[in-house]
This record gives sequence, C-alpha cells and structure tokens, in this order.
Amino acid sequence: MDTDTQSGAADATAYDVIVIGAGPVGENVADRAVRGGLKALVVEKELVGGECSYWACIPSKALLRSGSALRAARAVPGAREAATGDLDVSAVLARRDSYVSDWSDEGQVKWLSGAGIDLVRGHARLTGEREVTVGDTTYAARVAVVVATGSAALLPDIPGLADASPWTSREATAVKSIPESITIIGGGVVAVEIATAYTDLGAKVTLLVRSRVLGGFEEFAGKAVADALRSRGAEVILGTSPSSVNRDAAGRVAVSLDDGRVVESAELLVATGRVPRTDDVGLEVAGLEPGSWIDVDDTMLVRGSDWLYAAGDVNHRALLTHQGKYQARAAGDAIAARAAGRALDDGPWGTHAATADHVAVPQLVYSDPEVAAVGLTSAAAEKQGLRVRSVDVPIGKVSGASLHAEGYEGTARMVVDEERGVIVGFTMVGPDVGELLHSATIAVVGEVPLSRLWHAVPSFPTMSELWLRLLEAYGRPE
Ligand SMILES: Cc1cc2nc3c(=O)[nH]c(=O)nc-3n(C[C@H](O)[C@H](O)[C@H](O)COP(=O)(O)OP(=O)(O)OC[C@H]3O[C@@H](n4cnc5c(N)ncnc54)[C@H](O)[C@@H]3O)c2cc1C
Ligand SMILES: NC(=O)c1ccc[n+]([C@@H]2O[C@H](COP(=O)([O-])OP(=O)(O)OC[C@H]3O[C@@H](n4cnc5c(N)ncnc54)[C@H](O)[C@@H]3O)[C@@H](O)[C@H]2O)c1
Repeated sequence: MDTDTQSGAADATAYDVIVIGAGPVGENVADRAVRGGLKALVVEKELVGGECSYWACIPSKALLRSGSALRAARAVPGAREAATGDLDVSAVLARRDSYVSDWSDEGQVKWLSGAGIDLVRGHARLTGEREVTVGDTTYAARVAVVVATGSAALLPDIPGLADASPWTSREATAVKSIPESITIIGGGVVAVEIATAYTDLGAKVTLLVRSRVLGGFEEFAGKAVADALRSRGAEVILGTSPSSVNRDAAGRVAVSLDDGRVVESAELLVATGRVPRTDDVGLEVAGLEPGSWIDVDDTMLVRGSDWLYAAGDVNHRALLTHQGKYQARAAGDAIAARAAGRALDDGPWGTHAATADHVAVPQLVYSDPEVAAVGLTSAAAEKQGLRVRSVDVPIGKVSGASLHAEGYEGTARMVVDEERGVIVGFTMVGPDVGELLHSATIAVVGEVPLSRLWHAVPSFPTMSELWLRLLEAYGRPE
C-alpha cells in the first residue's frame, strides 16, 4: 500500500508520539496524547477503526441483534402472536453492512482529522529508537512510540486445515450469504457468538469443543449456552479435537475427529484464539521477540524501555475493545505527563494505571442466553488463595425477570471475599442481562462493602432486584 500523508503537513516527519495501528486502541492513545498537548501521528495499514469496527465487535453484534430481538418478542404473550415470521436474512446482512459502513473508513478518518491526529497509510516498522518507517519515509518520535497493532486469528496446526480454505472471524462476520451448514472449531467467545448468529440465520451449526464451552467463565454459564444452542438445533460436541481436515472437489469440508467420527459441512470456521500482530513490526529494535505478545507495566510502557509502549490486544492483558481503550486513556495521559515532566499517578487505581485489568475486566458474551461477567470466577478466586463464598440465585424468581420474559431462566452468582466483605466476581447468565453488568463492575472496582450494598435499593419491578436476592442469600450483617 502506498504511503500517503492524509492530513497535516505533507513533509512533516517529526512528531511527539507515533502510534502504529489505528484500531480502537491506537485511535484513543493518540486522542489522549493530543488532548495532553502533544503532536501525534497514527499509521494504519488497513482500515482506520481496526478489527473491532469491520470484522469483530460491530458486525458480529449486528448479525446477532435481530435474532435476539425476535426471541425477546416471542417470549412475551401478546407480542408473540405478532412475531410470526422468520428472520429476514438479507435485511440482517444489509443492517450489518451499514454498521461497517460497507467497509469504508471514511467516517473514522474524519474523526481522526477532527481530533487533530495525523494519519499515514501503510505498514509501519520500528527501525530505530523512537523511529518508525513506512514505505520510504522515516518518522521520528520525540517522546514515544506506541504499538497498537492488535491480534489476528490463530490457525492451529491441524493436518489439512490450511489447505481447506478455513474461515476465521473475518470471513464469518463479513459473510455475504449464509452457508447451509458450518462447522466451528473452538468453544470460546467467538465460537458461541457465531454459532448463535448462524443458527438464527438458518445454518446447521456443529461446534467442536476441546474441553467445555466458554472455559474461562463459571461452568454454569457455558452449560446454559450449550444447552440453548442444542435446543435450537446446533450440534455441540464436547471433549473432542480435530485430527485432520479435508475439502473435497465439490467444496464440502470434512473434519475428522480424534474418536474416528467425521463432521461434514459447507464451511469451516476456526475460532481457537488469537496471535499478536507483532511478527513484522521491528520489535527486535527494542530487544523484543518478533511475533510475541508484548509485556508492559500498568502505564503500558514496555518493561525495560523508556519510550516504547504497547496497548490493546497486543499486550495480551485483556483482549477486549473497552479494556484496550481504558489502557489507551492511561497510556496517552501517561505519555503526555511524562513529556511535560509531571509526576505520574501510576499507583493502584491512579489516573495513569490500568489497574482494573488485573481485577475487574467486564465481558458480555452476546450468546442467547447472554453471559455477563466481571472479576474472578469462584474457581479462579480459590486458586488465588482468597477465602471466598459464592452465592447463586435463579434470576427467573425475580419479578422483573418474569415480567420481562415468560418462563425466564437464568442464574446470577456473586463471589464474595470473606476477609474484606467485598465482591470479587460476578456472573449472570440469562436473556438481556448485559445492561446489568455495569452495576457489578462498579461494585467490584469500588470495593463496595456488602453492608453498604444493602442500602443500594434496586427499583421494583426491575431485573436488578437480583442484587437484593443475592444479598439475602448471602445473609444480612448482624
Ligand atoms: C469476532 C470478534 C468479536 C469481538 N467482539 C468483541 C466485543 O463485542 N466486545 C469487545 O470488547 N471486544 C470484542 N472483540 C475483541 C476486539 O475486536 C479487540 O479486543 C479489539 O479490536 C482490539 O483493538 P486493538 O486496537 O488493540 O487492535 P485491532 O482492532 O486489531 O487494531 C489494530 C490495527 O493495527 C493495524 N496494524 C497492524 N499492524 C500494523 C502495522 N505494522 N502498521 C500499520 N498498521 C498496523 C491493523 O490493520 C489494525 O487496524 C471481538 C473480537 C473478535 C475476533
Ligand atoms: N463479546 C465479546 O466480548 C467478544 C466476542 C468475541 C471475541 N472476543 C475476544 O476475542 C478473543 C478471541 O476469542 P476466541 O473465541 O477466538 O478465543 P478464546 O480464547 O475465547 O477461545 C478459544 C477456544 O478455542 C479452543 N482451542 C484452542 N486451541 C484449539 C485447538 N488446537 N483445537 C481445538 N480447540 C482449540 C479453546 O479451548 C477455546 O475453547 C477473546 O479473548 C475474546 O475476549 C470478545
């Protein structure tokens, strides 16, 4: 791709900060740095807005929303009678297209320019200390270089896989027509969201899961999602590993499993995690291993360096857009403070430290039922040596939930650190629990004592009354 300066002085090659990668994280680091009085350049080799805007968060949620809205209507008598048809697949795909702006980044380029950030298109590499080269041009950063190059899909080393034209999340989210059948390798977040969307859109889905569904979450969450997928006609095979893959002359894909079974489908999606996009960024200049995740401190400064930062997926702290943007705010402000010679507020919960990455990462899985979680699972808390007690409540017993949907089924779990009397983990599984997640995040980040939470009264009859049920199940302080 040609190097082409799109705004600002065409021949200027000196900046305070150079950010490699204009995903959600790179954009936000640059924005904070500019707000802090610095001159910033962002280099992008594909689309400004990154993976999230065009091949991840946004298109996947657009593909999921219509099915979820239809299910919500069908769960309420009166509305159910009106919602009699099937999903209009082409309308769903058209809505997805509009949310990704037909894969044009014009709008985001305008945003960058409005924020006073310069943009260069092309593949950037570190070529020296505080030095980045794009094509034939070398740019110098007076203060810092930030690597925000994100991650790409991991392709496991399964015989025949690479030759079988497997889909990654890119093809699955950018799909133009829904295949009649799809096999998905993986049981993580990408796998269950695509399985949910594609089942809704009429594909026959087979999920091949090595251990359990949504392994990083409370066990009851993955079980509820697997049961729901099965009830909608998907096949979920647990405890299996593909041993080989073959696409035949007619275009059908066959995945052979370790127990001898063979699963056939029109397409195959690999959703087995991510690799860092660091193989060709010149990391060796800073003494780092190309292709590795980048280790940083809580201000996103690369350990051992005083000028190189890494934010977002690429540092492997939390592969989520909101958490990467949180890191970006800490890093951009830290860079500006350091440049101005101001003292850093980088202790736990300080302005310049992404402390929440360690204890309070919220995540919503847009499956049906939704899974919303923040902080530790009960097993992870115990593994950390915390003395915890967990309480569960069936969300369907809450009046707000039963009013929301007939026969509402769901579970909420609160994990309490008994020493400190605060919540360290919270998980909810059920239709439409997503918007309740932030209340739990505030309780965990704020380390709100349970004794005080009794005074946070949920409105009647909302689903938030699950908080009261959890406190009652835990027991009121004497
Ligand atoms: C299917 C899917 C769904 C997801 N859904 C959600 C969700 O709902 N919510 C959520 O929070 N997270 C979600 N995620 C995760 C989210 O997409 C990532 O956490 C997020 O995109 C990370 O942002 P980033 O800026 O670090 O990297 P990216 O978005 O990957 O952006 C990095 C940018 O750097 C550019 N780049 C790379 N190398 C170079 C180079 N050498 N020179 C110039 N430019 C370069 C790339 O082209 C890219 O534009 C999802 C992920 C997937 C795969
Ligand atoms: N709603 C959201 O927040 C959202 C949605 C999608 C993705 N994301 C983020 O994107 C990232 C990537 O998601 P993902 O689902 O690809 O990764 P993941 O780590 O969540 O899941 C990977 C899955 O692949 C399985 N696996 C790994 N190697 C395998 C192999 N060789 N054979 C068979 N199975 C194998 C794992 O057991 C696991 O089930 C995640 O970190 C996630 O947080 C977030």
